[in-house]
Amino acid sequence: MKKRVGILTSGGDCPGLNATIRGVAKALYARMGDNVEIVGILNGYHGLINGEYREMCEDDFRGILTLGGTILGTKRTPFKLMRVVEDDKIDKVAAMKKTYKDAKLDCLLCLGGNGTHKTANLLSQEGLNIIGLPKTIDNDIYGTDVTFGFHTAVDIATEVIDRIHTTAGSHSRVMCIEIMGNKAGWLTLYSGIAGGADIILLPEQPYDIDRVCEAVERRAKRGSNFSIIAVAEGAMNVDEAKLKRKEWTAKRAEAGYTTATNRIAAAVQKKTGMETRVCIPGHMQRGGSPSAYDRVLATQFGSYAAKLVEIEQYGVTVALVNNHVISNRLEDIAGKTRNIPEGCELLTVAKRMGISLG
Ligand SMILES: Nc1ncnc2c1ncn2[C@@H]1O[C@H](COP(=O)(O)OP(=O)(O)O)[C@@H](O)[C@H]1O
Ligand SMILES: O=P(O)(O)OC[C@H]1O[C@](O)(COP(=O)(O)O)[C@@H](O)[C@@H]1O
Ligand SMILES: [Mg+2]
Repeated sequence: MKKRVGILTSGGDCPGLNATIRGVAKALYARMGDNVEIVGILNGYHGLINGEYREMCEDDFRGILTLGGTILGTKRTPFKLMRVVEDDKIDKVAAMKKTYKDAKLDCLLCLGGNGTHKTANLLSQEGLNIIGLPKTIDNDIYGTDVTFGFHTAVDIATEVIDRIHTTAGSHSRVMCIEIMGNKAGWLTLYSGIAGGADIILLPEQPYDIDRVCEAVERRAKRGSNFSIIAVAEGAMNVDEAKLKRKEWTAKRAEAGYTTATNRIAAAVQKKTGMETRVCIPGHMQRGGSPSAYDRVLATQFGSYAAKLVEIEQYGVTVALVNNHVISNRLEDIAGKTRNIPEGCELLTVAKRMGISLG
């Protein structure tokens, strides 16, 4: 029987989205031939709400393995309001169900992060046939050891740290590099270790600025004329950790900071007397071609999702656990974040290496 498969990409883009889309499509065509039709929903849930989609053909999926971004477009649609009818009077859940029906979909594949999986779960509970695929450079999706996009971002952030090293050494400076990751510090931890950062500050491990400065001074005493501090976007100090998110973000805004990085740089310069600079690679970490690792992972995940479509196993999301591709039930993973746990081996490695975690 013919199947119509919808695909959307939602949330922040990342390298490997197109490789995953290609993995799904090629495997579907290979397994089902003319018995499958693929519908591309444009710009994530925004397109699903507004009925923006297009019929895809085999040719659309050629030559996109190495392409960054997403050929379908993506968007962050205000989420907490998903079930709330706002001024535009659109019942978003009803609208999404209508598009699914109008496009005559048999199932819908949602490529995205934590937010995307919440709506994916919601749609599944509303009776749609949904399969999730875990994308994000943050690597913070519950139930999977890794997400596609993460390792490419690690490679990019590591190169940033490498390049900062040579200029830091030449100028005898402290360099603070802000690495993406608002809630989870995986990207900072991995690239910090890979790039040989001296101090790594993570959202999961609130820092004490005095300890950060002590680490810089300790290095200087032992003959290092520079220090590299890898700061996660979501890093916070011990005082902020005692407050609610809303409270400390307001306090920071008042002081003129959005992230902790500039504040750390200013304090380090003042307390240690060492010249300090900030580097923010920002969205570079999400751009460009996926690494070989992510191309393989994307192809594993995509082709597995195609198999799930064929056997009609819905209400699940694809995951990698102990090197095996599996599926988790959407309801078991939606609304959870995979943070760096207290006993994480890489934290122990960092400590053993004398890296300060602040
Ligand atoms: N709490 C939530 N409940 C329901 N849907 C959500 C929620 N958070 C996000 N979404 C939906 O998923 C989309 C992507 O979420 P976002 O957090 O921006 O990216 P990601 O999926 O990468 O985490 C949002 O635009 C919204 O449509
Ligand atoms: O591109 P935006 O909307 O500024 O978002 C930045 C955020 O998106 C990310 O790059 C990826 O997050 P998601 O995977 O949840 O979309 C975060 O690391 C970063 O905090
Ligand atoms: Mg998110």
